[in-house]
Amino acid sequence: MRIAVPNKGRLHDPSIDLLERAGLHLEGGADRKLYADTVDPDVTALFARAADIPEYVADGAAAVGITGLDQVRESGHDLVDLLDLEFGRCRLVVAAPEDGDIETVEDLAGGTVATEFPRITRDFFEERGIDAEVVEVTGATELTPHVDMADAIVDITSTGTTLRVNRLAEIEEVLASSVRLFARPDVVDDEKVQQLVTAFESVLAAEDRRYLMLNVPEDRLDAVRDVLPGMGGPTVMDVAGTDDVAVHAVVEERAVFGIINDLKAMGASDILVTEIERLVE
Ligand SMILES: Nc1ncnc2c1ncn2[C@@H]1O[C@H](COP(=O)(O)OP(=O)(O)OP(=O)(O)O)[C@@H](O)[C@H]1O
Ligand SMILES: O=P(O)(O)OC[C@H]1O[C@H](OP(=O)(O)OP(=O)(O)O)[C@H](O)[C@@H]1O
Ligand SMILES: [Mg+2]
Repeated sequence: MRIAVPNKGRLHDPSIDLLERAGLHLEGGADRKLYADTVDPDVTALFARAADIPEYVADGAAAVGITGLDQVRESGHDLVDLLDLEFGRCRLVVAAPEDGDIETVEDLAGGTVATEFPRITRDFFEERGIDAEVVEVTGATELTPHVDMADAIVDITSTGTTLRVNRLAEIEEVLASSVRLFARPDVVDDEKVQQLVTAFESVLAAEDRRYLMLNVPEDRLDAVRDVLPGMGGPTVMDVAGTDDVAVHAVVEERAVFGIINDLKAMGASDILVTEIERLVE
């Protein structure tokens, strides 16, 4: 099975990192290559531009691909969104000059909109029944309203800095995007594809959990159980030669601070918190 992976840009490093953490180590690294074998003899990585990945998958050059939802929507290809990989979060928005006349998308009837995403933009205005002309550009979209090329733009925003710096105000959201694992519909049930989904899911599930270990007098165990719901409850083991038990549990990362305070108050000792690499539920 071939998996298409962004070859450069902001999506490259987090994609490689995810493959590595999922245990699909790339043989010989990912630098400046078109292909790389992985530790799994049945899985090869193919490197392509984020914008081209939907095409590679739809054409059969790869079975699955890692890229932004915006890129798949813009391609028009009918791919299955298998898993949100939780990076590359951004929004496609309509934006217009802060001090101009355009305050709603309806104000763009008869106007011009510049974008790197012409398909998504056309679909958006068509659905809203607004007749706006769409001008395709390949970069520096934010400049176009200031040089009379367009009345508004449809572009990516994340922190909002680029819009602000260019004195543009968001008018409406067109699409919320993040990076996903996409597949061609005919390969969705393939065993390898499902194994890949499980491997990625296990990395994502581990990210916001921690493994907690502690010792506590056995007579406090019920109280400890109350603060450690865990996955199917904590694992409890005798500590030889003492009245203590050792308790191990998987907990939400954001709950760790509070749980440690509770456990200390219950007389727990030797509390250890460690990261989890992967968690297959
Ligand atoms: N500011 C951002 N924050 C989060 N995600 C973003 C941002 N800009 C773009 N993305 C996501 O990353 C994808 C690829 O964008 P990026 O600009 O990194 O790729 P590129 O066009 O291949 O690289 P380059 O711009 O260097 O040519 C976009 O389609 C979108 O899904
Ligand atoms: O809301 P912000 O956090 O400012 O992010 C939005 C900007 O990020 C992207 O540009 P990128 O950094 O990829 O540069 P590029 O225009 O060269 O692709 C996008 O095209 C926006 O211009
Ligand atoms: Mg870019």
